[in-house]
Amino acid sequence: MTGHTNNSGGFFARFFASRPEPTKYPADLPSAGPALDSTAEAPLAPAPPEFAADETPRVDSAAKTGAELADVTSLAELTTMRVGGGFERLLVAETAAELAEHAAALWDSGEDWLLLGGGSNTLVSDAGYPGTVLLVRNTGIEVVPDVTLPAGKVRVRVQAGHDWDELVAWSVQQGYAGIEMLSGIPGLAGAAPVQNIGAYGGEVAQVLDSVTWYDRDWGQVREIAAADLHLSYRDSILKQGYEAVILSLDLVLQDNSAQPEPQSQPVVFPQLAKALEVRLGATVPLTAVRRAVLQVRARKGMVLNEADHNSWSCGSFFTNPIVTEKFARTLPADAPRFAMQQQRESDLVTTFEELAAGEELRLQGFGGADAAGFGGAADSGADADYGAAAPGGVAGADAGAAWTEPRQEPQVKLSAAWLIEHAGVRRGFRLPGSGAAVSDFHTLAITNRGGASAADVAELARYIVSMVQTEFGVILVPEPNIYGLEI
Ligand SMILES: NC(=O)C1=CN([C@@H]2O[C@H](COP(=O)(O)OP(=O)(O)OC[C@H]3O[C@@H](n4cnc5c(N)ncnc54)[C@H](OP(=O)(O)O)[C@@H]3O)[C@@H](O)[C@H]2O)C=CC1
Ligand SMILES: C=C(O[C@H]1[C@H](O)[C@@H](CO)O[C@H](OP(=O)(O)OP(=O)(O)OC[C@H]2O[C@@H](n3ccc(=O)[nH]c3=O)[C@H](O)[C@@H]2O)[C@@H]1NC(C)=O)C(=O)O
Repeated sequence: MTGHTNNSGGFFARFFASRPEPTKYPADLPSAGPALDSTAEAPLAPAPPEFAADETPRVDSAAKTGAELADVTSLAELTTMRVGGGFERLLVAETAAELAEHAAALWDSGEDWLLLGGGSNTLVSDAGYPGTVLLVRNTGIEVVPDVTLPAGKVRVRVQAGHDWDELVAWSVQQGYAGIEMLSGIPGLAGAAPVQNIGAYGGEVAQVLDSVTWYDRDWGQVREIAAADLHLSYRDSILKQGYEAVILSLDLVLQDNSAQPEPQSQPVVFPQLAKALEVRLGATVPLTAVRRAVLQVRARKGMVLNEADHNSWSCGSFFTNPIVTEKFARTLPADAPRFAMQQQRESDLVTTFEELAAGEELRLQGFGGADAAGFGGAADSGADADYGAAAPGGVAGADAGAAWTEPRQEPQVKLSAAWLIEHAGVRRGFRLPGSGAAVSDFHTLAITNRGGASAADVAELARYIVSMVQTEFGVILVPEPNIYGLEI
Protein backbone atom coordinates (compact mmCIF):
# COMPACT_ATOMS: atom_id res chain seq x y z
CA MET A 1 0.00 0.00 0.00
CA THR A 2 2.65 2.47 -1.03
CA GLY A 3 3.96 4.06 -4.18
CA HIS A 4 0.75 4.91 -6.00
CA THR A 5 -0.66 8.23 -7.05
CA ASN A 6 -4.25 9.27 -7.00
CA ASN A 7 -5.48 12.70 -5.97
CA SER A 8 -2.04 13.42 -4.75
CA GLY A 9 0.36 16.30 -4.60
CA GLY A 10 2.80 14.67 -6.99
CA PHE A 11 0.35 15.09 -9.80
CA PHE A 12 -0.02 18.79 -9.23
CA ALA A 13 3.60 19.33 -8.40
CA ARG A 14 4.57 17.98 -11.78
CA PHE A 15 2.42 20.53 -13.52
CA PHE A 16 3.21 23.46 -11.35
CA ALA A 17 6.81 22.91 -10.37
CA SER A 18 8.08 25.65 -12.68
CA ARG A 19 5.20 27.82 -13.84
CA PRO A 20 1.46 27.50 -14.25
CA GLU A 21 1.63 27.56 -18.02
CA PRO A 22 -0.23 24.89 -19.96
CA THR A 23 1.65 23.22 -22.76
CA LYS A 24 0.08 21.38 -25.67
CA TYR A 25 0.84 17.70 -25.47
CA PRO A 26 2.27 16.12 -27.50
CA ALA A 27 3.40 19.02 -29.64
CA ASP A 28 3.71 17.15 -32.91
CA LEU A 29 0.31 15.47 -32.93
CA PRO A 30 -2.50 16.48 -35.24
CA SER A 31 -5.28 18.50 -33.69
CA ALA A 32 -7.64 16.34 -31.65
CA GLY A 33 -10.64 18.00 -33.18
CA PRO A 34 -12.10 21.27 -34.29
CA ALA A 35 -11.31 24.46 -32.43
CA LEU A 36 -13.47 25.01 -29.39
CA ASP A 37 -16.99 25.91 -30.20
CA SER A 38 -19.03 25.15 -27.17
CA THR A 39 -22.25 25.34 -29.14
CA ALA A 40 -21.14 22.81 -31.75
CA GLU A 41 -22.74 19.38 -31.77
CA ALA A 42 -20.33 16.51 -31.11
CA PRO A 43 -19.86 14.37 -34.22
CA LEU A 44 -22.06 11.32 -34.22
CA ALA A 45 -20.53 8.49 -32.23
CA PRO A 46 -21.41 4.91 -33.08
CA ALA A 47 -24.95 4.14 -31.98
CA PRO A 48 -25.15 3.23 -28.30
CA PRO A 49 -26.50 -0.19 -27.41
CA GLU A 50 -30.27 -0.49 -27.57
CA PHE A 51 -32.21 -2.38 -24.97
CA ALA A 52 -35.77 -3.56 -24.89
CA ALA A 53 -37.76 -1.80 -22.17
CA ASP A 54 -37.77 -4.91 -19.99
CA GLU A 55 -34.24 -6.04 -20.74
CA THR A 56 -31.61 -5.78 -18.01
CA PRO A 57 -28.07 -5.47 -19.38
CA ARG A 58 -25.71 -8.09 -18.04
CA VAL A 59 -22.96 -6.94 -15.66
CA ASP A 60 -19.68 -8.84 -15.91
CA SER A 61 -17.33 -9.01 -12.96
CA ALA A 62 -13.60 -8.73 -13.44
CA ALA A 63 -12.80 -10.18 -10.03
CA LYS A 64 -11.40 -13.62 -10.75
CA THR A 65 -11.77 -16.14 -7.95
CA GLY A 66 -10.62 -19.65 -6.98
CA ALA A 67 -9.37 -21.77 -9.87
CA GLU A 68 -9.58 -18.78 -12.25
CA LEU A 69 -6.59 -17.33 -10.41
CA ALA A 70 -4.31 -20.31 -10.92
CA ASP A 71 -2.81 -19.11 -14.19
CA VAL A 72 -2.88 -15.38 -13.55
CA THR A 73 0.51 -13.78 -14.10
CA SER A 74 -0.25 -10.13 -14.85
CA LEU A 75 -2.22 -7.18 -13.54
CA ALA A 76 -3.87 -7.01 -16.95
CA GLU A 77 -5.80 -10.12 -15.92
CA LEU A 78 -6.88 -8.57 -12.62
CA THR A 79 -8.00 -5.11 -13.71
CA THR A 80 -10.92 -3.92 -15.80
CA MET A 81 -8.68 -1.75 -17.99
CA ARG A 82 -6.86 -4.99 -18.77
CA VAL A 83 -3.41 -3.46 -18.86
CA GLY A 84 -0.45 -3.84 -16.55
CA GLY A 85 2.52 -6.14 -16.16
CA GLY A 86 3.36 -8.82 -13.62
CA PHE A 87 3.87 -8.88 -9.87
CA GLU A 88 6.22 -10.64 -7.51
CA ARG A 89 3.67 -12.53 -5.44
CA LEU A 90 -0.09 -12.99 -5.32
CA LEU A 91 -1.90 -13.52 -2.03
CA VAL A 92 -5.61 -14.31 -1.91
CA ALA A 93 -7.68 -13.65 1.22
CA GLU A 94 -10.87 -15.69 1.24
CA THR A 95 -11.97 -14.79 4.76
CA ALA A 96 -11.95 -11.56 6.76
CA ALA A 97 -9.46 -13.14 9.17
CA GLU A 98 -7.09 -14.00 6.31
CA LEU A 99 -7.42 -10.48 4.96
CA ALA A 100 -6.49 -8.96 8.32
CA GLU A 101 -3.64 -11.44 8.84
CA HIS A 102 -2.13 -10.84 5.40
CA ALA A 103 -2.43 -7.06 5.76
CA ALA A 104 -0.80 -7.16 9.21
CA ALA A 105 2.07 -9.34 7.98
CA LEU A 106 2.65 -7.23 4.88
CA TRP A 107 2.71 -4.00 6.85
CA ASP A 108 5.04 -5.57 9.40
CA SER A 109 7.38 -6.71 6.63
CA GLY A 110 7.80 -3.14 5.40
CA GLU A 111 7.58 -4.25 1.78
CA ASP A 112 5.51 -2.49 -0.88
CA TRP A 113 2.21 -4.18 -1.53
CA LEU A 114 -0.94 -3.57 -3.46
CA LEU A 115 -4.47 -4.24 -2.29
CA LEU A 116 -6.77 -5.19 -5.11
CA GLY A 117 -10.49 -5.79 -5.18
CA GLY A 118 -12.23 -5.89 -8.55
CA GLY A 119 -9.43 -3.92 -10.20
CA SER A 120 -11.87 -1.41 -11.66
CA ASN A 121 -10.14 1.62 -10.23
CA THR A 122 -6.53 0.59 -10.64
CA LEU A 123 -4.04 1.28 -13.40
CA VAL A 124 -0.60 -0.35 -13.23
CA SER A 125 2.33 0.20 -15.57
CA ASP A 126 3.44 -2.30 -18.19
CA ALA A 127 6.47 -3.01 -16.02
CA GLY A 128 4.09 -4.41 -13.45
CA TYR A 129 4.03 -4.10 -9.70
CA PRO A 130 7.32 -4.77 -7.91
CA GLY A 131 5.85 -6.41 -4.84
CA THR A 132 2.98 -8.44 -3.44
CA VAL A 133 -0.60 -8.12 -4.65
CA LEU A 134 -3.21 -8.98 -2.01
CA LEU A 135 -6.59 -9.90 -3.45
CA VAL A 136 -9.73 -9.24 -1.40
CA ARG A 137 -11.92 -12.30 -1.91
CA ASN A 138 -13.94 -12.74 1.30
CA THR A 139 -17.58 -12.92 0.28
CA GLY A 140 -20.97 -13.17 1.93
CA ILE A 141 -24.05 -11.15 2.77
CA GLU A 142 -26.02 -11.49 5.99
CA VAL A 143 -28.93 -9.74 7.63
CA VAL A 144 -27.87 -8.85 11.18
CA PRO A 145 -30.71 -8.59 13.70
CA ASP A 146 -30.61 -5.15 15.32
CA VAL A 147 -33.34 -4.09 17.74
CA THR A 148 -31.90 -0.59 17.98
CA LEU A 149 -32.87 0.24 14.41
CA PRO A 150 -36.06 2.22 13.74
CA ALA A 151 -39.00 0.25 12.36
CA GLY A 152 -38.67 -0.54 8.67
CA LYS A 153 -34.88 -0.56 8.65
CA VAL A 154 -32.64 -3.56 8.18
CA ARG A 155 -28.94 -4.02 8.90
CA VAL A 156 -27.07 -5.81 6.12
CA ARG A 157 -23.48 -6.92 6.54
CA VAL A 158 -21.44 -7.58 3.41
CA GLN A 159 -17.91 -8.90 3.24
CA ALA A 160 -15.34 -6.68 1.51
CA GLY A 161 -14.69 -9.14 -1.33
CA HIS A 162 -18.33 -9.41 -2.34
CA ASP A 163 -19.12 -8.08 -5.80
CA TRP A 164 -20.86 -4.72 -5.32
CA ASP A 165 -23.40 -5.24 -8.04
CA GLU A 166 -24.27 -8.70 -6.75
CA LEU A 167 -25.07 -7.01 -3.43
CA VAL A 168 -27.30 -4.50 -5.20
CA ALA A 169 -29.07 -7.26 -7.13
CA TRP A 170 -29.58 -9.17 -3.88
CA SER A 171 -30.98 -6.13 -2.05
CA VAL A 172 -33.44 -5.47 -4.86
CA GLN A 173 -34.53 -9.09 -4.78
CA GLN A 174 -35.05 -8.92 -0.99
CA GLY A 175 -37.12 -5.74 -1.28
CA TYR A 176 -34.52 -3.59 0.52
CA ALA A 177 -34.24 -0.04 -0.79
CA GLY A 178 -31.26 2.32 -0.64
CA ILE A 179 -28.64 1.14 -3.11
CA GLU A 180 -30.76 0.35 -6.19
CA MET A 181 -29.51 3.52 -7.94
CA LEU A 182 -25.94 2.23 -7.47
CA SER A 183 -26.60 -0.72 -9.78
CA GLY A 184 -23.91 -1.67 -12.26
CA ILE A 185 -21.02 0.00 -10.47
CA PRO A 186 -18.03 -2.26 -10.91
CA GLY A 187 -15.73 -3.47 -8.17
CA LEU A 188 -16.10 -5.03 -4.77
CA ALA A 189 -17.99 -3.86 -1.71
CA GLY A 190 -14.83 -3.17 0.30
CA ALA A 191 -13.77 -0.43 -2.11
CA ALA A 192 -17.16 1.31 -2.07
CA PRO A 193 -16.51 3.52 0.97
CA VAL A 194 -12.93 4.29 -0.10
CA GLN A 195 -14.16 6.74 -2.71
CA ASN A 196 -17.75 6.94 -1.52
CA ILE A 197 -19.23 5.53 -4.72
CA GLY A 198 -22.12 7.50 -6.08
CA ALA A 199 -24.39 7.61 -9.08
CA TYR A 200 -27.93 8.57 -10.10
CA GLY A 201 -28.78 10.43 -6.94
CA GLY A 202 -27.29 8.11 -4.36
CA GLU A 203 -23.99 7.49 -2.71
CA VAL A 204 -22.88 4.83 -0.29
CA ALA A 205 -22.56 7.47 2.46
CA GLN A 206 -26.36 7.60 2.65
CA VAL A 207 -26.69 3.97 3.77
CA LEU A 208 -23.34 3.11 5.29
CA ASP A 209 -23.56 2.56 9.04
CA SER A 210 -20.03 1.38 9.78
CA VAL A 211 -17.10 -0.63 8.51
CA THR A 212 -14.90 -3.18 10.17
CA TRP A 213 -11.29 -2.74 9.19
CA TYR A 214 -7.79 -3.83 10.08
CA ASP A 215 -6.06 -0.66 11.18
CA ARG A 216 -2.32 -0.37 10.60
CA ASP A 217 -1.67 2.16 13.37
CA TRP A 218 -3.74 0.32 15.93
CA GLY A 219 -2.53 -3.10 14.82
CA GLN A 220 -6.00 -4.50 15.34
CA VAL A 221 -9.45 -5.00 13.86
CA ARG A 222 -11.78 -2.10 14.68
CA GLU A 223 -15.33 -1.07 13.97
CA ILE A 224 -15.51 2.45 12.58
CA ALA A 225 -18.68 4.52 12.30
CA ALA A 226 -19.38 5.86 8.82
CA ALA A 227 -19.19 9.43 10.15
CA ASP A 228 -15.56 8.86 11.08
CA LEU A 229 -14.67 8.03 7.48
CA HIS A 230 -15.32 11.66 6.38
CA LEU A 231 -17.08 10.53 3.24
CA SER A 232 -17.53 13.19 0.60
CA TYR A 233 -17.46 13.46 -3.19
CA ARG A 234 -15.27 10.52 -4.27
CA ASP A 235 -13.34 10.86 -1.06
CA SER A 236 -12.74 9.45 2.41
CA ILE A 237 -9.94 9.32 4.93
CA LEU A 238 -8.82 6.08 3.25
CA LYS A 239 -8.52 7.85 -0.10
CA GLN A 240 -6.52 10.51 1.72
CA GLY A 241 -4.03 7.95 2.90
CA TYR A 242 -5.31 6.55 6.22
CA GLU A 243 -3.95 3.02 6.30
CA ALA A 244 -6.56 0.36 6.92
CA VAL A 245 -8.05 -2.57 5.05
CA ILE A 246 -11.82 -2.83 5.09
CA LEU A 247 -12.98 -6.32 6.01
CA SER A 248 -16.77 -5.78 5.89
CA LEU A 249 -19.42 -3.07 5.70
CA ASP A 250 -22.68 -2.64 7.58
CA LEU A 251 -25.41 -0.91 5.60
CA VAL A 252 -28.77 0.16 6.96
CA LEU A 253 -31.39 -0.22 4.23
CA GLN A 254 -35.11 0.43 4.04
CA ASP A 255 -36.99 -2.85 4.39
CA ASN A 256 -39.86 -2.67 1.90
CA SER A 257 -40.16 -6.42 1.58
CA ALA A 258 -43.71 -6.44 2.98
CA GLN A 259 -44.93 -4.31 0.09
CA PRO A 260 -46.59 -6.27 -2.74
CA GLU A 261 -44.12 -4.66 -5.13
CA PRO A 262 -41.24 -3.29 -3.02
CA GLN A 263 -40.66 0.36 -3.81
CA SER A 264 -37.43 2.27 -4.30
CA GLN A 265 -36.17 5.32 -2.49
CA PRO A 266 -37.53 8.49 -4.11
CA VAL A 267 -36.01 9.05 -7.53
CA VAL A 268 -34.05 12.30 -7.18
CA PHE A 269 -31.86 12.29 -10.27
CA PRO A 270 -33.26 13.87 -13.44
CA GLN A 271 -31.68 11.41 -15.89
CA LEU A 272 -33.11 8.51 -13.96
CA ALA A 273 -36.54 10.08 -13.59
CA LYS A 274 -36.54 10.66 -17.30
CA ALA A 275 -35.54 7.08 -18.08
CA LEU A 276 -38.31 5.84 -15.79
CA GLU A 277 -40.78 8.40 -17.13
CA VAL A 278 -41.69 9.54 -13.63
CA ARG A 279 -41.51 12.88 -11.88
CA LEU A 280 -38.66 13.66 -9.50
CA GLY A 281 -39.45 12.41 -6.02
CA ALA A 282 -41.57 9.48 -7.19
CA THR A 283 -40.99 5.99 -5.90
CA VAL A 284 -41.15 3.08 -8.30
CA PRO A 285 -40.55 -0.67 -8.01
CA LEU A 286 -36.97 -1.47 -7.01
CA THR A 287 -36.63 -3.74 -10.01
CA ALA A 288 -37.57 -0.90 -12.36
CA VAL A 289 -34.88 1.38 -10.91
CA ARG A 290 -32.25 -1.31 -11.26
CA ARG A 291 -33.21 -2.02 -14.85
CA ALA A 292 -33.32 1.68 -15.78
CA VAL A 293 -29.96 2.46 -14.15
CA LEU A 294 -28.32 -0.47 -15.91
CA GLN A 295 -29.78 0.62 -19.22
CA VAL A 296 -28.63 4.23 -18.78
CA ARG A 297 -25.17 3.10 -17.69
CA ALA A 298 -24.89 0.60 -20.55
CA ARG A 299 -25.81 3.28 -23.06
CA LYS A 300 -22.83 5.25 -21.72
CA GLY A 301 -20.55 2.21 -22.00
CA MET A 302 -20.34 2.13 -18.19
CA VAL A 303 -21.41 -1.47 -17.61
CA LEU A 304 -18.62 -4.04 -17.70
CA ASN A 305 -19.13 -6.35 -20.62
CA GLU A 306 -16.42 -8.84 -21.51
CA ALA A 307 -17.41 -8.76 -25.17
CA ASP A 308 -17.47 -4.98 -25.55
CA HIS A 309 -14.17 -3.10 -25.72
CA ASN A 310 -15.99 0.15 -25.12
CA SER A 311 -16.53 -1.05 -21.57
CA TRP A 312 -12.91 -2.07 -20.92
CA SER A 313 -12.14 0.91 -18.73
CA CYS A 314 -11.91 2.24 -15.18
CA GLY A 315 -15.28 3.98 -15.55
CA SER A 316 -14.77 7.70 -15.15
CA PHE A 317 -11.05 8.27 -15.58
CA PHE A 318 -11.19 11.75 -14.04
CA THR A 319 -13.19 13.20 -11.19
CA ASN A 320 -15.43 16.18 -11.82
CA PRO A 321 -13.49 19.35 -10.91
CA ILE A 322 -14.76 21.55 -8.11
CA VAL A 323 -13.99 25.22 -8.57
CA THR A 324 -15.16 28.53 -7.21
CA GLU A 325 -18.32 29.95 -8.74
CA LYS A 326 -16.23 32.98 -9.69
CA PHE A 327 -13.87 30.85 -11.76
CA ALA A 328 -16.79 28.94 -13.28
CA ARG A 329 -18.15 32.20 -14.61
CA THR A 330 -15.09 32.44 -16.86
CA LEU A 331 -16.15 29.26 -18.67
CA PRO A 332 -18.49 29.17 -21.67
CA ALA A 333 -22.08 29.82 -20.68
CA ASP A 334 -23.21 26.33 -21.64
CA ALA A 335 -20.61 24.53 -19.53
CA PRO A 336 -22.55 22.44 -17.01
CA ARG A 337 -21.99 23.52 -13.43
CA PHE A 338 -23.69 22.28 -10.33
CA ALA A 339 -23.96 23.69 -6.86
CA MET A 340 -22.11 21.98 -4.06
CA GLN A 341 -22.86 21.92 -0.39
CA GLN A 342 -20.39 23.65 1.86
CA GLN A 343 -16.92 22.83 0.78
CA ARG A 344 -13.56 23.06 2.39
CA GLU A 345 -11.53 25.80 0.77
CA SER A 346 -8.68 23.33 0.53
CA ASP A 347 -10.79 21.00 -1.59
CA LEU A 348 -11.07 23.28 -4.57
CA VAL A 349 -8.99 22.91 -7.67
CA THR A 350 -6.32 25.59 -7.87
CA THR A 351 -6.89 27.54 -11.05
CA PHE A 352 -4.30 29.24 -13.17
CA GLU A 353 -5.76 32.61 -12.31
CA GLU A 354 -5.32 31.94 -8.61
CA LEU A 355 -1.78 30.71 -9.05
CA ALA A 356 -0.94 33.67 -11.24
CA ALA A 357 -2.33 35.91 -8.52
CA GLY A 358 0.16 34.36 -6.13
CA GLU A 359 -2.20 32.02 -4.27
CA GLU A 360 -0.69 28.85 -2.93
CA LEU A 361 -1.26 25.55 -4.66
CA ARG A 362 -3.94 23.54 -2.89
CA LEU A 363 -3.39 19.80 -2.84
CA GLN A 364 -6.69 18.41 -3.77
CA GLY A 365 -8.96 16.23 -1.73
CA PHE A 366 -12.47 16.67 -2.94
CA GLY A 367 -14.86 17.35 -0.13
CA GLY A 368 -18.53 18.08 -0.26
CA ALA A 369 -21.01 15.61 -1.51
CA ASP A 370 -22.12 14.26 -4.77
CA ALA A 371 -25.30 12.33 -4.72
CA ALA A 372 -27.40 14.34 -7.11
CA GLY A 373 -24.51 14.86 -9.49
CA PHE A 374 -25.33 15.94 -12.98
CA GLY A 375 -28.47 15.78 -14.91
CA GLY A 376 -30.15 19.09 -15.46
CA ALA A 377 -33.83 19.37 -16.16
CA ALA A 378 -35.54 16.06 -16.60
CA ASP A 379 -37.77 17.27 -19.33
CA SER A 380 -35.41 19.33 -21.44
CA GLY A 381 -34.41 16.48 -23.68
CA ALA A 382 -31.24 18.36 -24.62
CA ASP A 383 -29.08 15.28 -24.33
CA ALA A 384 -31.03 12.12 -23.92
CA ASP A 385 -28.13 10.08 -22.57
CA TYR A 386 -26.65 12.56 -20.15
CA GLY A 387 -29.34 14.99 -19.22
CA ALA A 388 -29.31 18.66 -19.94
CA ALA A 389 -26.59 21.05 -18.96
CA ALA A 390 -27.23 24.01 -16.75
CA PRO A 391 -26.18 26.81 -19.03
CA GLY A 392 -24.87 29.90 -17.39
CA GLY A 393 -26.26 29.37 -13.97
CA VAL A 394 -25.78 26.84 -11.25
CA ALA A 395 -28.17 23.97 -10.97
CA GLY A 396 -28.63 20.69 -9.24
CA ALA A 397 -28.76 19.88 -5.58
CA ASP A 398 -26.23 17.70 -3.95
CA ALA A 399 -27.19 15.40 -1.16
CA GLY A 400 -25.34 13.20 1.24
CA ALA A 401 -22.52 13.90 3.62
CA ALA A 402 -21.94 17.58 4.18
CA TRP A 403 -18.82 19.34 5.37
CA THR A 404 -19.77 21.89 7.93
CA GLU A 405 -16.75 24.23 7.97
CA PRO A 406 -18.09 27.56 6.74
CA ARG A 407 -16.49 29.13 3.71
CA GLN A 408 -17.08 32.39 1.93
CA GLU A 409 -16.80 31.59 -1.72
CA PRO A 410 -19.55 29.40 -3.19
CA GLN A 411 -18.24 26.54 -5.25
CA VAL A 412 -19.53 24.52 -8.12
CA LYS A 413 -18.79 21.18 -9.64
CA LEU A 414 -17.98 21.11 -13.33
CA SER A 415 -18.48 18.25 -15.75
CA ALA A 416 -15.13 16.71 -16.67
CA ALA A 417 -16.80 14.96 -19.60
CA TRP A 418 -18.06 18.26 -20.98
CA LEU A 419 -14.70 19.96 -20.53
CA ILE A 420 -12.95 17.12 -22.36
CA GLU A 421 -15.43 17.08 -25.21
CA HIS A 422 -15.34 20.86 -25.58
CA ALA A 423 -11.55 20.94 -25.43
CA GLY A 424 -11.78 19.04 -28.70
CA VAL A 425 -11.31 15.48 -27.49
CA ARG A 426 -14.37 13.78 -28.88
CA ARG A 427 -15.96 10.44 -28.12
CA GLY A 428 -13.98 7.71 -29.85
CA PHE A 429 -10.81 9.84 -30.07
CA ARG A 430 -7.56 7.87 -30.32
CA LEU A 431 -3.95 9.00 -30.57
CA PRO A 432 -2.14 7.66 -33.66
CA GLY A 433 -0.99 4.07 -33.19
CA SER A 434 -2.53 3.76 -29.73
CA GLY A 435 -4.57 0.83 -28.45
CA ALA A 436 -6.42 3.15 -26.07
CA ALA A 437 -9.30 5.39 -27.08
CA VAL A 438 -11.84 7.67 -25.50
CA SER A 439 -15.07 5.70 -25.14
CA ASP A 440 -17.43 5.97 -28.08
CA PHE A 441 -20.20 6.77 -25.61
CA HIS A 442 -18.67 8.95 -22.89
CA THR A 443 -15.63 11.22 -22.99
CA LEU A 444 -14.83 10.55 -19.34
CA ALA A 445 -13.95 6.90 -19.95
CA ILE A 446 -10.63 5.82 -21.44
CA THR A 447 -11.03 2.41 -22.99
CA ASN A 448 -8.74 -0.41 -24.03
CA ARG A 449 -9.74 -1.29 -27.57
CA GLY A 450 -7.73 -4.52 -27.38
CA GLY A 451 -3.97 -4.64 -27.14
CA ALA A 452 -3.64 -1.29 -25.38
CA SER A 453 -0.64 -0.93 -23.13
CA ALA A 454 -0.70 0.91 -19.84
CA ALA A 455 1.57 3.45 -21.53
CA ASP A 456 -1.10 4.00 -24.21
CA VAL A 457 -3.70 4.67 -21.52
CA ALA A 458 -1.41 7.04 -19.65
CA GLU A 459 -0.46 8.87 -22.84
CA LEU A 460 -4.09 9.45 -23.73
CA ALA A 461 -4.84 10.56 -20.17
CA ARG A 462 -1.98 13.07 -20.28
CA TYR A 463 -3.18 14.32 -23.62
CA ILE A 464 -6.69 14.86 -22.25
CA VAL A 465 -5.36 16.66 -19.17
CA SER A 466 -3.25 18.88 -21.39
CA MET A 467 -6.10 19.72 -23.76
CA VAL A 468 -8.47 20.66 -20.96
CA GLN A 469 -5.76 22.58 -19.15
CA THR A 470 -4.94 24.53 -22.28
CA GLU A 471 -8.52 25.27 -23.20
CA PHE A 472 -10.11 25.95 -19.85
CA GLY A 473 -7.33 26.30 -17.26
CA VAL A 474 -8.74 23.41 -15.27
CA ILE A 475 -6.53 20.52 -14.22
CA LEU A 476 -8.31 17.20 -14.31
CA VAL A 477 -7.47 14.73 -11.57
CA PRO A 478 -7.48 10.99 -12.30
CA GLU A 479 -9.95 8.89 -10.32
CA PRO A 480 -8.09 5.55 -10.44
CA ASN A 481 -5.14 4.61 -8.27
CA ILE A 482 -2.13 4.71 -10.56
CA TYR A 483 1.09 2.78 -10.07
CA GLY A 484 4.35 3.32 -11.94
CA LEU A 485 2.91 5.79 -14.46
CA GLU A 486 2.93 9.57 -14.75
CA ILE A 487 -0.35 11.20 -15.66
N1 LIG B 1 -19.17 4.89 -10.55
C1 LIG B 1 -18.58 4.06 -11.42
O1 LIG B 1 -19.08 3.81 -12.45
C2 LIG B 1 -17.27 3.47 -11.11
C3 LIG B 1 -16.88 3.31 -9.83
N2 LIG B 1 -15.73 2.67 -9.52
C4 LIG B 1 -15.48 2.45 -8.11
O2 LIG B 1 -14.12 2.32 -7.86
C5 LIG B 1 -13.94 1.29 -6.88
C6 LIG B 1 -13.25 0.14 -7.48
O3 LIG B 1 -13.52 -1.06 -6.78
P1 LIG B 1 -12.57 -2.28 -7.00
O4 LIG B 1 -12.54 -2.64 -8.44
O5 LIG B 1 -12.92 -3.37 -6.05
O6 LIG B 1 -11.21 -1.61 -6.53
P2 LIG B 1 -9.73 -1.87 -7.00
O7 LIG B 1 -9.45 -3.33 -6.94
O8 LIG B 1 -9.43 -1.18 -8.28
O9 LIG B 1 -8.98 -1.17 -5.82
C7 LIG B 1 -8.85 0.23 -5.83
C8 LIG B 1 -8.26 0.69 -4.53
O10 LIG B 1 -9.28 0.69 -3.53
C9 LIG B 1 -8.70 0.42 -2.29
N3 LIG B 1 -9.37 -0.76 -1.73
C10 LIG B 1 -9.95 -1.79 -2.40
N4 LIG B 1 -10.49 -2.66 -1.54
C11 LIG B 1 -10.25 -2.18 -0.29
C12 LIG B 1 -10.53 -2.64 1.03
N5 LIG B 1 -11.17 -3.79 1.27
N6 LIG B 1 -10.10 -1.88 2.07
C13 LIG B 1 -9.44 -0.72 1.87
N7 LIG B 1 -9.14 -0.25 0.66
C14 LIG B 1 -9.54 -0.97 -0.42
C15 LIG B 1 -7.23 0.19 -2.50
O11 LIG B 1 -6.60 1.46 -2.40
P3 LIG B 1 -5.34 1.73 -1.43
O12 LIG B 1 -4.21 0.92 -1.93
O13 LIG B 1 -5.11 3.21 -1.58
O14 LIG B 1 -5.78 1.34 -0.08
C16 LIG B 1 -7.17 -0.20 -3.95
O15 LIG B 1 -5.93 0.08 -4.53
C17 LIG B 1 -15.26 0.89 -6.39
O16 LIG B 1 -15.64 1.66 -5.33
C18 LIG B 1 -16.08 1.14 -7.65
O17 LIG B 1 -17.40 1.22 -7.35
C19 LIG B 1 -14.88 2.21 -10.47
C20 LIG B 1 -15.18 2.38 -11.78
C21 LIG B 1 -16.40 3.02 -12.21
C1 LIG C 1 -18.76 6.30 -13.79
C2 LIG C 1 -18.52 6.85 -12.60
O1 LIG C 1 -19.47 7.59 -11.94
C3 LIG C 1 -20.22 8.51 -12.69
C4 LIG C 1 -21.69 8.23 -12.43
O2 LIG C 1 -22.01 6.94 -12.90
C5 LIG C 1 -22.51 9.31 -13.18
C6 LIG C 1 -24.00 9.18 -12.96
O3 LIG C 1 -24.39 9.65 -11.72
O4 LIG C 1 -22.12 10.62 -12.70
C7 LIG C 1 -20.74 10.93 -12.86
O5 LIG C 1 -20.36 10.92 -14.22
P1 LIG C 1 -20.60 12.21 -15.09
O6 LIG C 1 -20.39 13.39 -14.22
O7 LIG C 1 -19.76 12.18 -16.32
O8 LIG C 1 -22.16 12.11 -15.41
P2 LIG C 1 -22.94 12.09 -16.76
O9 LIG C 1 -24.34 12.33 -16.37
O10 LIG C 1 -22.66 10.85 -17.52
O11 LIG C 1 -22.40 13.34 -17.57
C8 LIG C 1 -22.45 14.68 -17.03
C9 LIG C 1 -22.46 15.71 -18.13
O12 LIG C 1 -21.31 15.57 -18.93
C10 LIG C 1 -21.59 15.96 -20.27
N1 LIG C 1 -21.08 14.92 -21.18
C11 LIG C 1 -21.21 13.59 -20.86
C12 LIG C 1 -20.69 12.64 -21.70
C13 LIG C 1 -19.99 13.04 -22.86
O13 LIG C 1 -19.46 12.23 -23.64
N2 LIG C 1 -19.88 14.37 -23.13
C14 LIG C 1 -20.40 15.32 -22.30
O14 LIG C 1 -20.26 16.52 -22.58
C15 LIG C 1 -23.08 16.20 -20.37
O15 LIG C 1 -23.29 17.59 -20.34
C16 LIG C 1 -23.62 15.60 -19.10
O16 LIG C 1 -24.75 16.26 -18.63
C17 LIG C 1 -19.90 9.91 -12.17
N3 LIG C 1 -18.50 10.21 -12.40
C18 LIG C 1 -17.84 11.02 -11.58
C19 LIG C 1 -16.40 11.24 -11.90
O17 LIG C 1 -18.34 11.55 -10.61
C20 LIG C 1 -17.27 6.67 -11.91
O18 LIG C 1 -17.10 7.26 -10.87
O19 LIG C 1 -16.39 5.93 -12.41
